Amino acid sequence: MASEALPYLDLRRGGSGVQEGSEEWRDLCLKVREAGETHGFFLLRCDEVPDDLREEMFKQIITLFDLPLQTKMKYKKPKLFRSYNRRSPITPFYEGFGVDDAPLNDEAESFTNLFWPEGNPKFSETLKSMSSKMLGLGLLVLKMFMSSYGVTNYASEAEKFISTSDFKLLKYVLPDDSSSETKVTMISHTDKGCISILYDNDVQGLQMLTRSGEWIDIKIPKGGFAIIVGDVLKAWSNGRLHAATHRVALTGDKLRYSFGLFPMVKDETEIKVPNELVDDSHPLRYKPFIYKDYLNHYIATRNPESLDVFAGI
Ligand SMILES: O=C(O)CCC(=O)C(=O)O
Ligand SMILES: [Fe+2]
Repeated sequence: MASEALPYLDLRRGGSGVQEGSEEWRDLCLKVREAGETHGFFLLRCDEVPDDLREEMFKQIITLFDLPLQTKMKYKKPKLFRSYNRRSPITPFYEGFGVDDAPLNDEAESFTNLFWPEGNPKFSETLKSMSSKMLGLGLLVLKMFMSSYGVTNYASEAEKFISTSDFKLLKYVLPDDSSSETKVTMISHTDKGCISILYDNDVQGLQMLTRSGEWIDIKIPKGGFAIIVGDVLKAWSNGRLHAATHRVALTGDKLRYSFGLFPMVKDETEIKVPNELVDDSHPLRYKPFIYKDYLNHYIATRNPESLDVFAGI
């Protein structure tokens, strides 16, 4: 399968937004659901995030990664996958940060002030503005998934799934001597949250594993985003949505920068399949579980099948 065969949804509406419940809305919901069930992955075009904000975000990301290692190492968080991840023997080809609740003023500012104690409004405003627009997009996509299954309280259910978020900033580097070789720079995985919204600086790297076992390159459209279904949404959907396995593999000497917004439920939230998704042809596949317990299980086992092992019936 070529990546061109992946669904590419156009949510551009000249800023007015598609009206919830309209025929067009229902049609889009079905397309989102079909993409989620078939591939667990789709690309979208939208007009929520202007090009100049995307460019500014990359400018700011580069400034951040260009700081001295000792400064970057100051970012330490108790939560998993948030602290500054330096390049090391375990992750030799990427470094990254995870910012909780970046759309909130205080969070964006305290992240920024750690690196620029005198303040850096351009950085914090760009971080806040980008992450809140992406969170809005996440809410829209989640509502579409949930309404497509006829879940009556889909709007409040979707809100619950974006009650917090992790905004990731990533930089990938290959060693100088490997310019003609392709190297896996982030190992294959499924995302553990509900959905992931990704964008990159147009340096090819993101790959998705198709259902038939083939790795395909994902080219994220300029002005668009890649959307990936994660384990929690798969469980919520009673296994009907597919959590797509993906990785990052690079060739050449160009630096790759990416950023992603990972909306998620709070740690203590119970993930439970809604009644609307269970019937004779779709018997219950997952028992209810607490999100944090699932994460802990995954960390302890690192088993790619951990969702089924932990919560499968
Ligand atoms: O850098 C990318 O494009 C992918 C990042 C990713 O898969 C992740 O952070 O989970
Ligand atoms: Fe991922």
